[in-house]
Amino acid sequence: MSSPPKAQIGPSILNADLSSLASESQKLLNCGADYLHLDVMDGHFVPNLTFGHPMVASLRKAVPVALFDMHMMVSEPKKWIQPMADAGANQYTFHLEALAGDSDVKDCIRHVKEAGMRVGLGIKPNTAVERLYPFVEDIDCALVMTVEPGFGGQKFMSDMMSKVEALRQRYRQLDIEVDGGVGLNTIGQCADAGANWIVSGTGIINAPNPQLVIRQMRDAVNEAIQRAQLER
Ligand SMILES: O=C(CO)[C@H](O)[C@H](O)COP(=O)(O)O
Ligand SMILES: [Fe+2]
Repeated sequence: MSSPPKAQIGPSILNADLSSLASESQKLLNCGADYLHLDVMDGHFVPNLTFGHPMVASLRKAVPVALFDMHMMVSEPKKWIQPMADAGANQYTFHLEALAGDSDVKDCIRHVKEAGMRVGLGIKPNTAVERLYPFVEDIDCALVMTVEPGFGGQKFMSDMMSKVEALRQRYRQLDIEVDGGVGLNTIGQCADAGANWIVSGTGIINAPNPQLVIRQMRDAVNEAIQRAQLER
């Protein structure tokens, strides 16, 4: 019998003190984070600008082991695949909306795999979940945005949970990631809908006890996974 998806909690460092990124990242890992979610924004795909592969390469030197989940909010996702792989990225999640047609998406997926990374494919709030279906067999993780991408600290969009439910009903083994406004007050909705890769920025970074928040998020996801297993 295939094993159920695993609960993975990945803080987004977007709102961390980027002048001390390595120590902030290590602190989050010491608090029990399963991976680091690194938000790459190019100022075109989203109206904000963050960092690129040189920063990732420096961070990888300081943080040699952790899984780096690259959230590529960029207009040309193909362009950055090899630089990010060379920099030490492990998962490369690009947006469906950044590419014109299905063949471009499949081509991008293939290049990410050839570069040795896990493939994530993301959809923005206004994109229907059905647009992911033609690609799900080829990807490792589907990202359902629960805010309009571009900034941390926004309000969670509960109406995106129907997309997570639809994916989980169709794909029992798929890693489903949620990202945007996720905190202790919204993790229950995400877990019940079937998400198992949880990105949280301000919900963890601003918490007085990030270790407790990470543990409580993971517990919520594991309890939901167990309930779903019992209901089958
Ligand atoms: O992709 C993102 C924004 O586009 C960030 O990952 C997301 O916003 C995380 O921060 P928060 O949990 O504070 O919303
Ligand atoms: Fe993100």
